Amino acid sequence: MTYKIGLLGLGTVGGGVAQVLLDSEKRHPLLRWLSIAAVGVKDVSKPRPITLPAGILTTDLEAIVRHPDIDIVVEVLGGLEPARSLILTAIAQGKHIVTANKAVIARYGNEIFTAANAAGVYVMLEAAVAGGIPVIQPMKQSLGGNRIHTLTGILNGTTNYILTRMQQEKGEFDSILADAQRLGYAEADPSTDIDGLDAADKIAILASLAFNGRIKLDQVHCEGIRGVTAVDIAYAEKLGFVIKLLAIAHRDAHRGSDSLDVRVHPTLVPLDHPLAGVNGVYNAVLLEGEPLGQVMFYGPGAGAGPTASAVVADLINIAALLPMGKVNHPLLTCSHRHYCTIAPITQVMSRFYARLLAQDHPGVLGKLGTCFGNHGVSLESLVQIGVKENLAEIVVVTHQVREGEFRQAMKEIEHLHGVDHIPTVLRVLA
Ligand SMILES: NC(=O)C1=CN([C@@H]2O[C@H](COP(=O)(O)OP(=O)(O)OC[C@H]3O[C@@H](n4cnc5c(N)ncnc54)[C@H](OP(=O)(O)O)[C@@H]3O)[C@@H](O)[C@H]2O)C=CC1
Ligand SMILES: N[C@@H](CC=O)C(=O)O
Ligand code: NA
Repeated sequence: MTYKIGLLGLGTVGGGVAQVLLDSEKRHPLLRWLSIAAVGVKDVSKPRPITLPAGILTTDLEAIVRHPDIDIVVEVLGGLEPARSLILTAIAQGKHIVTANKAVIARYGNEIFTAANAAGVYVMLEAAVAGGIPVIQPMKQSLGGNRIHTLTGILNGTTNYILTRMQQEKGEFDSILADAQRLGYAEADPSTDIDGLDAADKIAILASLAFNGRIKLDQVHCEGIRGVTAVDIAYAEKLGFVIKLLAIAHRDAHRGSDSLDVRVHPTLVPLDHPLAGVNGVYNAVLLEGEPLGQVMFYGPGAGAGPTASAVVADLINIAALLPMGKVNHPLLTCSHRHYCTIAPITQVMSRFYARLLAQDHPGVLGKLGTCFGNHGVSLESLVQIGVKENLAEIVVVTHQVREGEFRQAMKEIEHLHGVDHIPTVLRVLA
């Protein structure tokens, strides 16, 4: 028995997938049921580090998704179009889908899963979030008995690689980013990684699974790492923190009803927190729920091999079910109908770190303390760290406060006599 795969894309991920499928010995026995029937690329004349069976490389991707012999389409093209249309056409033709494309799923998941459920096919996406780390299937299956309240992830390998190297080597942002691109971690447009959009897509997908509802991507608050400086990394370290780009989804019982906050932002993480030691291109997802407590998934979040591992796992899951014909297996399908309610960022409780530059005059620290107090912002520490160009450099760390109240205080402080400017405001993991 053989099931035929149409592979769309033979880049970093597609190349890795083909490598594993063409060398199935000593892997899962179900892999012997799978063979690559066609591979779609942009340019067939491009040199490839992999030797494919003759005649299967093509630029006609539409023909692959419509071919009657193909059972499963693996979409590893990236980008929104033609990926979305090809996935929808393949579904309409009764083909199962495996994709690594978080951008398409986070934006068009509603359309794609609705079409897949109607057609009785599966859309599998383990590779789309945290690359090689098994997190989608564990959330769908092994953790089903839990009521999850918080998901905290380092979900973007490129930014974690950049922040780790900035921390460890005091290196420059641009040259480290170029290394990440050369190593195949970064997206084609690096701003997708750097500005937090890739992590936002991924946390939207995870939040949807954790909280059983769809997430509107434009309600995910998203800040990237362009504003993180070596100065702040050094101060954070002195205060006992490391700076990470965190993706957080949280159900706050105190805020009432079923309101979630879903956000991506650079965050000061205490050095003894399990996510503080997640370095380089590694990703991690910390899940907290009842009755399990905490569980952390850790591993390689990007790169050819790890991502191929996740794609092939999905293929095995589908291959195991194919002999049963068209069934909507409840552990593999997505049946969410409603959209989750997402709280605006001003309602979210956080701790904050702020770095200010002010005139080095007596009374400035006192004025700052009073202003924070007037807005109900309780301070953990307020210290003058040094003097820079005749200005006092002051670092503030707050206790938990509603973001809207903190922002009001900062607006007033910005206009206080003696305050020059506020170069950095970051959140601190509670
Ligand atoms: N790289 C990584 O570590 C990870 C990537 N992903 C996701 O996997 C997907 C693929 O990423 P990656 O492998 O890095 O991307 P690459 O850019 O390395 O590869 C893309 C492949 O798709 C082909 N392709 C792209 N557009 C078209 C088109 N319009 N028509 C025909 N072929 C096309 C390219 O053809 P050609 O070779 O001829 O140029 C290439 O083979 C993305 O969705 C990405 O987000 C997920 C997890 C990790
Ligand atoms: N660009 C992404 C690749 C995987 O999704 C990352 O850096 O994590
Ligand atoms: Na994964």
